[in-house]
Parts: sequence; structure tokens; C-alpha cells
Amino acid sequence: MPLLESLDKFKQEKPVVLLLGVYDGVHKGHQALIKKAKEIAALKKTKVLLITFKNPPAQVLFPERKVELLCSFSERVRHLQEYGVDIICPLEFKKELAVLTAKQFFEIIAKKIPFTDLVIGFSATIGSDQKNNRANIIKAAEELGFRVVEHFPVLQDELPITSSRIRDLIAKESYNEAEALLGHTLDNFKKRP
Ligand SMILES: Cc1cc2nc3c(=O)[nH]c(=O)nc-3n(C[C@H](O)[C@H](O)[C@H](O)COP(=O)(O)O)c2cc1C
Ligand SMILES: Nc1ncnc2c1ncn2[C@@H]1O[C@H](COP(=O)(O)OP(=O)(O)OP(=O)(O)O)[C@@H](O)[C@H]1O
Repeated sequence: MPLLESLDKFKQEKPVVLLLGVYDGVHKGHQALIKKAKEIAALKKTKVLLITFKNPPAQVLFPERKVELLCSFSERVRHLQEYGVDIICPLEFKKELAVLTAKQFFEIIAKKIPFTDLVIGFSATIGSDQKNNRANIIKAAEELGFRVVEHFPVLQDELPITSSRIRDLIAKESYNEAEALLGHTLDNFKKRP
């Protein structure tokens, strides 16, 4: 079951290791988080589940900003599977979701999808309580009983690899550099001219 149609469809007895985010492009930074999650899951003999937003939250929160994705949703799913995510749960990012705090969001998730660990990167922000967000995530984890595993930033040329950085490289037609950060060739969606 790679694609979970809704949180309600989750049927698995063992709590999973959770990843969360857009994961556009599934670049080397994302790949490192998946690897870390897989290592934890292997120790616990469980699976890695990623909750991914089909539409980038920025499109809902800041409609004036144009977000040009690096790959289509099906390309994203293919990469995620190739890098070893066991279950992918796509969520639509809606305004009703955007108002939830980190704790409220994880309370809803944990009721539907039990998880022991959440693997996040250096730049993760989760919930409407954006101020001191990292502390809010950690407090929510303590209260709800899961572990937060924070991954160090994966760098290239001393700067973190991010989807935005890759988008900028493509805009400059620096395709080889973009692919070096992605860790795979560009998808059809953003094919070289
Ligand atoms: C429940 C929830 C509420 C959010 N509320 C806000 C918000 O109020 N303002 C904001 O800028 N981002 C908000 N976000 C978006 C996050 O900051 C972040 O962009 C999103 O979770 C995508 O994660 P990623 O950037 O790690 O892929 C919210 C996210 C979640 C899950
Ligand atoms: N280079 C990286 N090293 C470690 N973690 C990373 C890296 N890039 C992203 N992450 C983590 O991956 C998760 C998903 O992030 P997200 O989908 O927002 O990617 P992003 O590359 O930061 O995208 P954008 O540039 O659009 O914000 C977050 O927990 C984030 O901190």
C-alpha cells in the first residue's frame, strides 16, 4: 500500500516512523531524512510513513507567491518509493488545516496513525504556532509521547540543499548543478529545454 487514500484508511498494528513535508524533488536532503527514518524503522521492525502535502502550503498561505514545483505528484511518489518510503499519505493543505497548532495537528494524526518517531530536518516548521516553532514541536512530542529526531542540514558547497535552491538553479539554466543537488536527473516536469 504505497499510497494511503486517507488517514482513516490506515491499517497497521505497529506504530510507524513518521516523515512530514512537501518533499518537492525528493532531493539529497530529503533522501538523508528518509534514510534516517528507514534506519530507525529497521531497528523497530516497522515502516516509514510520509505525510506529504499534495499542494505546497505556501500556495494556500501566500497565494501571491508563485511556487513552481520541481516534479509532478506522480514523479514525487515514484522517487519517494525508490528511496524507500513504505507508505505515502497525501494530504490536501487547506485553510482549516493551516490554523491548527503543532500539538493539535499531531493529536489528530496520532489518533489515526500511531507513530513512535518523527524525523525532521533543520528547516522544518509545523503548525500555526510558527513563533518558537521548534520548541512547540518538541513540547507537543513530550506531551503526546513521541520522539523527535532532528537531522543536521545536508550541504552542498557549504549551503543547505533545498527545493527552493534547486528551483533557482533551474531558473538560471544551471541544470547540472540542479541535478547534483537533486541526486538524480531532472524529471519530465522540469525537463531541460
Ligand atoms: C497544521 C499545520 C499548520 C500550519 N500553519 C501554518 C501557518 O499558519 N503559517 C505558515 O506560514 N505555515 C503554516 N504551516 C506550514 C508549515 O510551516 C510548512 O510549510 C509545511 O508544514 C510544509 O512543510 P515543509 O516546509 O517542511 O515541507 C502549517 C503546517 C501545518 C502542518
Ligand atoms: N538539506 C537538508 N538537510 C536536512 N533536512 C532537510 C534538507 N532540506 C530539507 N530538509 C527537511 O526535509 C523536510 C521537508 O522539507 P521541505 O519539503 O520543506 O523541503 P525544502 O527543500 O526545505 O523545500 P523549500 O525550499 O520549498 O522550503 C523538512 O523537515 C526539512 O527541514
